Amino acid sequence: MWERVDSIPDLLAALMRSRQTILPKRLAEPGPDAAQLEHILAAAASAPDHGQLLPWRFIRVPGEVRGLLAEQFAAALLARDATALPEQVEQAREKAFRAPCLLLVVVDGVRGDPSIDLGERLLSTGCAVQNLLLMATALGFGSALTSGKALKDEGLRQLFALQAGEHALCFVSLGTAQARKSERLRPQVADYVSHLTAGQGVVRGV
Ligand SMILES: Cc1cc2nc3c(=O)[nH]c(=O)nc-3n(C[C@H](O)[C@H](O)[C@H](O)COP(=O)(O)O)c2cc1C
Repeated sequence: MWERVDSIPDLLAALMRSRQTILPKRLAEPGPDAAQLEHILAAAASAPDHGQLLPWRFIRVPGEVRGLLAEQFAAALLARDATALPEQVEQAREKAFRAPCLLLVVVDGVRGDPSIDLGERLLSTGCAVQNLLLMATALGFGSALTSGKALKDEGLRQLFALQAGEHALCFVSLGTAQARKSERLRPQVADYVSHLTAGQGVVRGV
């Protein structure tokens, strides 16, 4: 999985490139043990955080309570679509049982300094999640982020005891990758960087 590298920048670049989404259905045991999970979660704390609001948190969903989440996924689907077929409801339920380690990512849009808006809080959350994913990758685990309409469901909010102003953003799944796709084509720097000029406005490229 690892290419040979001789410098810290190269090592970091290799680590970042080797992180790829492994769908939760392809994440099997073993997941991270307690010490590894602590290491992974601690990586989140290095995220930039304007005003040190700690606007994000993670809620772990241990294996023994996945059934509660499964029922909530099923209920959320039926609340959205009362005509959902039994197999669709079962599929919604089944999603709760994928991947050995499952975390819900929550952002708080209101706590602390109101001048630090939701966008800034979401950026901090994204940084925390990426740190976590990279540490999981460094430890040899596959990972995935998943979202979906159920995250906005009132029953799910209640299950996780979310406060007013908190948003459930996505789930993080961690486990041992059963299969990997080839590395996807990443965008080139010129695709996403431009620069300001004196006479021609903003021009593409570094
Ligand atoms: C907030 C967030 C939510 C995501 N939710 C899903 C999802 O529900 N299902 C899915 O297949 N991928 C989901 N993804 C993963 C992206 O599809 C994935 O990162 C993208 O395809 C790029 O692939 P890579 O992660 O291998 O680079 C999500 C990514 C983010 C950032």
